[in-house]
Amino acid sequence: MPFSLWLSLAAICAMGAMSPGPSLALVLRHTLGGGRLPGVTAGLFHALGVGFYALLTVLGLGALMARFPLLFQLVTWGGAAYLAWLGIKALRAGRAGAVQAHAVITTSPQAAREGVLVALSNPKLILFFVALLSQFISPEMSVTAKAIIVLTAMIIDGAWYVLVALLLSHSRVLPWLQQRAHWINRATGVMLIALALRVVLGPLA
Ligand SMILES: NC(=[NH2+])NCCC[C@H](N)C(=O)O
Repeated sequence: MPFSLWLSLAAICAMGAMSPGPSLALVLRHTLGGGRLPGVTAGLFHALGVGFYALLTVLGLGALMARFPLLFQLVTWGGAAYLAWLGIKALRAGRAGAVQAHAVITTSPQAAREGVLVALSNPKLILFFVALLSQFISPEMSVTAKAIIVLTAMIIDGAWYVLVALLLSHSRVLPWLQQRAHWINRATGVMLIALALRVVLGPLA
């Protein structure tokens, strides 16, 4: 793969990773609820889910989805249901109020599990791979080039969310955020439910 092509791939992956959405909400929630380790764990396991989709994409997910639109629908609806459920959980945690917001403790195994699940169910991610990443792939591409694509997507996503978790868990930032945890929970709850509704109600243009 020519370096210039890789650069545009990396830029697109970085933009996808940095755009706010359910994945950012996930890392934020686990950092707030558990601190640095669960936050970083969520970011790393989320990257595994990203890698899984990237792998499917280089193996021809785009063509598969185009051939079986119903499958695509089912995957995105399943994902939407999961995001809506996470949104409801966030809203209910928010109602507990400022003081008890700290009590919403998450552990690293929980963060790991949700990291993978959010990556797999995030409709933004599915769309990203089917619509954007698949354009970098041609059937006659070498295995090395395909591996580079998968690793690039995975490493950029992982690095971004680990950075986010590290910054958010900084001793100056974390207490400030935790005091506002009820607002953050409410905002992420509304955002997750809105995204889920949007997936169910219409095409994600
Ligand atoms: N390369 C990607 N598109 N990564 C997925 C990240 C999704 C998006 N940043 C979110 O928080 O929902």
